[in-house]
Amino acid sequence: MHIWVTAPTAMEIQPLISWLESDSQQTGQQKYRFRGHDIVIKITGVGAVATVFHLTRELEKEKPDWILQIGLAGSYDVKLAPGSVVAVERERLADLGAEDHDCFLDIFSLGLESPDAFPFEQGWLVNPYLKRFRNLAVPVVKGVTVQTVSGSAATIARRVALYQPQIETMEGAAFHYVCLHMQVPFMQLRAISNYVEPRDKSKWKIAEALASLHQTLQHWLLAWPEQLQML
Ligand SMILES: O=C(O)c1cccc(C(=O)CC[C@H]2O[C@@H](n3cnc4c(=O)[nH]cnc43)[C@H](O)[C@@H]2O)c1
Repeated sequence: MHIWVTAPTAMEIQPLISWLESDSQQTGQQKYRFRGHDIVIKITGVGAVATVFHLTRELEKEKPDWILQIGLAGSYDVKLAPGSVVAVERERLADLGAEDHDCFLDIFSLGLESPDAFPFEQGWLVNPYLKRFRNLAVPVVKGVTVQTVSGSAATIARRVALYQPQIETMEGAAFHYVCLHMQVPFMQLRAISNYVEPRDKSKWKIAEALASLHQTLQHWLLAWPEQLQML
């Protein structure tokens, strides 16, 4: 199988590179042969714009069997503490729209886009490929994607009231949007580095989140593709 593993930043993917460098054969720049699979590493940048540009440019050249997006995320859910790892089932562009005084109107309520125009389903970007996993062994969650990390009580309350998200990232919806359009099976795997709350960077657990993320990822890659229903 030909698998791409992408991340917004080098920091989020470096533990995988170190592991592959010691446990597999390097076949090119950021390319590894691992237990019969080709694994390619791609760093796609922070935010939706960089993610769409880098992914689309690469997918125009070739299509892998699977693409993973890995990285950090904020948690809206008290049950998803820093260090938890999740798979994202659906995503929403939560800050694409207009402010109307204290309210936020997304592109669907503004009438700029139909909520069911492909690849949206009622405004969500849903991953149809998750059901191919026999046993995910991580919580499956609803994510929102924003270009400014939520850091005030008013913004957080507004996003919760509109979308009831469990996690927040800056790239997830862009990843789902491109993969749905390009018809490539995909999976978004995130580790919680912080609660979404009025900003307090001292509480972020980036090292712990990265350790959990890469433990789960290594476990998956060792079991791949036995844990997939090959439809
Ligand atoms: O403020 C800093 O000094 C700082 C240092 C390292 C990383 C950051 C980030 O903001 C990481 C953003 C990165 O991680 C994802 N992420 C993590 N937590 C959240 C969140 O609460 N809301 C949205 N995105 C989050 C995001 O996908 C970025 O790629 C800051």
